[in-house]
Amino acid sequence: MTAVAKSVAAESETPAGRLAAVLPGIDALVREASEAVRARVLKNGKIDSATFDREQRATHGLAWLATYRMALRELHSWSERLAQEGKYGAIEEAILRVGAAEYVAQIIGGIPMNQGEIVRAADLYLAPGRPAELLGDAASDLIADGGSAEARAELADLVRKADGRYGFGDPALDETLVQFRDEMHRFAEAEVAPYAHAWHLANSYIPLETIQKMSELGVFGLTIPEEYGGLGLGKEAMCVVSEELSRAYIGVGSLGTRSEIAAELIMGGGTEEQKAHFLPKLADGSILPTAVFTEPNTGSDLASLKTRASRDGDVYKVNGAKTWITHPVRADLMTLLVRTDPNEPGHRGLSMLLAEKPRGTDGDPFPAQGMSGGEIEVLGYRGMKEYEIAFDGFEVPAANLLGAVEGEGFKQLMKTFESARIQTAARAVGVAQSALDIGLRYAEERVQFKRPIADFPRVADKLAMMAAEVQIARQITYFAAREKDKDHRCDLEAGMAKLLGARVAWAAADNALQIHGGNGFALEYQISRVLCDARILNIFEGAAEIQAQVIARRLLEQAA
Ligand SMILES: Cc1cc2nc3c(=O)[nH]c(=O)nc-3n(C[C@H](O)[C@H](O)[C@H](O)COP(=O)(O)OP(=O)(O)OC[C@H]3O[C@@H](n4cnc5c(N)ncnc54)[C@H](O)[C@@H]3O)c2cc1C
Repeated sequence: MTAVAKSVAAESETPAGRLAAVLPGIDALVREASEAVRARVLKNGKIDSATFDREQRATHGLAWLATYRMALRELHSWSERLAQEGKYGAIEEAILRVGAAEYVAQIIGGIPMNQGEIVRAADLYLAPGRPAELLGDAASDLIADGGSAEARAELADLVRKADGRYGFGDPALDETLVQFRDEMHRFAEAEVAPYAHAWHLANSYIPLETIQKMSELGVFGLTIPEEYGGLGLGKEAMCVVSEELSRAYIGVGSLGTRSEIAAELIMGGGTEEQKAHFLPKLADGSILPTAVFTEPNTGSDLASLKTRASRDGDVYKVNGAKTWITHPVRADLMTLLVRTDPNEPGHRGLSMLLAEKPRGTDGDPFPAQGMSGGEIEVLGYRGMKEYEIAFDGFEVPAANLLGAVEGEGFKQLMKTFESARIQTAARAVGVAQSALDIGLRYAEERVQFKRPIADFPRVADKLAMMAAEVQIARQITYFAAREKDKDHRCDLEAGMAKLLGARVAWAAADNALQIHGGNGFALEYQISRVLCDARILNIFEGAAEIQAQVIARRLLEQAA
């Protein structure tokens, strides 16, 4: 055997080598599935919307399949980057081994879009045995190795022995981001984690002092350019921060989301005056924003919203109803999506207002003329409070029309979707990591049949799979962020990261609660909060079905 042949053979005997050997087969499968699904939904070379909707099982299944491809590619690329830096150790290899085997096995046997909807080859208009055929022996070898009880036990064992302070497995961040993460971790451990559960149980606000400390750390100005008072960092930094904060409490990790959306809106669509006025105050946290888009009859189909803003001299008068608005009482600025042109029922009639408002209190939530509202009690995602809001002649100066141009509101908002989804994916990774942290701790402490329950394979397997999936979700989130930082179009990557991250967070929370047995059902235990918090991730920032719909359309358009 030549030296090259020997090294190829040796490489293919490692988990990373086995994964590399499967990737071309997955590419071929995605190609074939795309063609099969495309053949169903195209009419005269274009996507037929009615058929596209009718075929959601196939189109959304394709979106999930392509998401798995990206996940596996990124898992492999992560291992290569770590190996180059000499950081690819036993736990990283075990994560790749177990995670890759499970995801490839699901590609062959059925991908769970959620607990009840499994996408199989026939759903994609492929013969039932086709995925296995295309993935071939490489996949069988990978699954036989990483799908074994021994592989899962090894990973669980490594997780149990690891420090775990910064999660399990090196995330492959550069030095600056590592320092940033450590700083956020220290803050979150000291100022957030010890209090989060009490805030949740009391349905109380995250204290303003905590928000002030976040401002001092630069959390709100993270990605705002330095010329406007921010830190001018990239989206990967935003992910690291969002993840660490959400790991302590999703509410705290989500405070930054509103500032991120508002800043992106203003940076992308604002006039120079609007940028100069709002961005420095958003960056230093002196302005807290809230995103006001959803209406009682308009959620996913945002382009059809009805809240009306009519120009009257120097002001817009706003009339209509909004709902599900997070943190509006203590907010100073609403990014308010309204219809300025009633003759345009679709997205072209929408505009974005930068509507300032006074801060309120629980007793007097909206001390502004023409604005009233009531709290919506929620399962989780507390700490900021959700409200429905009625506008009745509420006035916004015409100068606060974003970009000083009507009819652009929906497009301006769409430009922020990539960042918002990446940030939400990072929140999901943080929540999933916290479920693993809490589940692991309990599994070590709880003794049944004279042993810590972590000793039993059905408990250890849950921990192993959580560790693998959290890392997979983290890696595709960072990948989407890096693409954004390179100024590449990344709506697909961002959507996929959010889609997978939300499912992973929910599965991790559910499994960590299961590890708690009856105690998991007690409000007193943290995992009960994490379960409720995890549930929201599949609903907002594009519900899972909408995310899959958007990804599928892009994939099929690309292929068309
Ligand atoms: C805790 C919380 C906080 C929120 N914060 C904010 C906020 O700060 N600002 C704001 O503006 N909004 C906020 N929202 C609203 C959120 O963005 C919406 O709930 C979300 O967009 C979904 O809209 P909807 O609830 O009206 O559901 P609907 O659009 O009615 O959807 C209901 C279900 O039908 C599915 N569905 C809908 N259309 C399709 C389709 N074409 N194909 C397949 N399935 C479909 C959805 O995926 C979903 O499962 C928040 C919501 C919650 C619960």
